[in-house]
Amino acid sequence: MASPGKQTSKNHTFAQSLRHAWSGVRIALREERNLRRDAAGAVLVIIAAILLHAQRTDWLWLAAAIWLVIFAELGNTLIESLVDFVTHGTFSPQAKKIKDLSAGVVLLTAFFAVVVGALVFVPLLWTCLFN
Ligand SMILES: Nc1ncnc2c1ncn2[C@@H]1O[C@H](COP(=O)(O)OP(=O)(O)OP(=O)(O)O)[C@@H](O)[C@H]1O
Repeated sequence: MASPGKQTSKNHTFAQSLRHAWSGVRIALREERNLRRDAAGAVLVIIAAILLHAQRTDWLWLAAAIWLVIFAELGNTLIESLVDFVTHGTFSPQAKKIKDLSAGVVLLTAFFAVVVGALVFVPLLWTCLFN
């Protein structure tokens, strides 16, 4: 049987699965500067939405945009780690293609978040400044 820190068998309880999943999120936050930047951006967006009295629909769009960006960034981290695990840091055109495709997904998701942010915050700021 493997020692507790070197488990390779399936998780036996929900608590065990949760512990390992949460450990994955903590690793990503510790090692990925981009993810920390996205999380900080999400906090700022939430504070701005509270201050500008965002409505229910605004919150839904903002939540979707924030969640998509964080999801894409986590997926990108996963793919980068897999590629590094397979290539051991050796240059490979296929590895470059996979990593660049993955980064492209993050870029498009970030673009969506910027559009959502503009559509939500411009009217809110307008109301706040001119009403
Ligand atoms: N093994 C490899 N073979 C070929 N190109 C690679 C390899 N590893 C990384 N690259 C190239 O270097 C770029 C940056 O690598 P990597 O994604 O690991 O760094 P990063 O700074 O974590 O990226 P990101 O800013 O997207 O999180 C990749 O997008 C890819 O173009």
